[in-house]
Amino acid sequence: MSQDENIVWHTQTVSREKKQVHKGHKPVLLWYTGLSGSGKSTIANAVESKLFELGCHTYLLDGDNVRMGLNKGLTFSDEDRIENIRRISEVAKLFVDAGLIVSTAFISPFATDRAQARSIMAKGEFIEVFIDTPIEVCESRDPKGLYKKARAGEIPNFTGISSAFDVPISPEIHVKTAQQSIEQSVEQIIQYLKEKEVIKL
Ligand SMILES: Nc1ncnc2c1ncn2[C@@H]1O[C@H](COP(=O)(O)OS(=O)(=O)O)[C@@H](OP(=O)(O)O)[C@H]1O
Ligand SMILES: Nc1ncnc2c1ncn2[C@@H]1O[C@H](COP(=O)(O)OP(=O)(O)O)[C@@H](O)[C@H]1O
Repeated sequence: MSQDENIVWHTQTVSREKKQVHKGHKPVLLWYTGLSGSGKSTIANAVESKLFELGCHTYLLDGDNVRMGLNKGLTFSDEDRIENIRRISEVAKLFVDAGLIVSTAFISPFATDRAQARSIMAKGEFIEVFIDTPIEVCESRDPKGLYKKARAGEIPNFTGISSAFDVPISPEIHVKTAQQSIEQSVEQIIQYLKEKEVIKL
């Protein structure tokens, strides 16, 4: 007999509906995806600040920070990236269950893993935000100097250079940072949340 047979799901007394009324907004997951240097972290932080100002209850799971804790030790091999995203999506789901507007800012390069993250969320709760920035622009920004190192062959499996990035086919929100300012991108995302009645007007 496998151990799983002895594990039983508990229904919680404080329901999602009760939490939603308490928080004053719907819980959702804003799943940012894009190349390194595309602007995921910058935009996710700015959107979270705006939501916080509006009185929303939020939580941001951000790339490097999670790899220093929960996912310490995972590499950038395909296998470890898959595990990285699997754990992040499960943690994000818990925070959404708690009633928060959760943001995750990870490259999350593989479409199958993003689809898997979507599949564990309730309908409408997973909002894919594609931070679409051409690699030449990311490389010219190079905020951490990683592209320079990757081009010099000092970082193996670097996304966009020696590791794949599957372009999202139909993201809920498509942000083109080479054509719009950070403020315009924030406005675009906040506007979407208002239209979908995640937050009130
Ligand atoms: N090989 C390689 N490829 C891509 N990125 C690398 C690599 N090595 C280190 N870094 C730094 O790690 C950050 C990406 O981590 P993620 O957890 O978001 O990656 S992934 O979703 O598992 O693909 C990424 O952060 P962002 O620039 O914020 O995207 C980089 O700072
Ligand atoms: N229009 C823009 N939108 C987002 N970021 C921009 C824009 N123009 C310049 N940047 C800069 O690009 C960099 C993006 O870095 P970051 O947010 O860390 O990206 P990522 O988290 O995707 O690696 C930041 O230094 C940011 O200030």
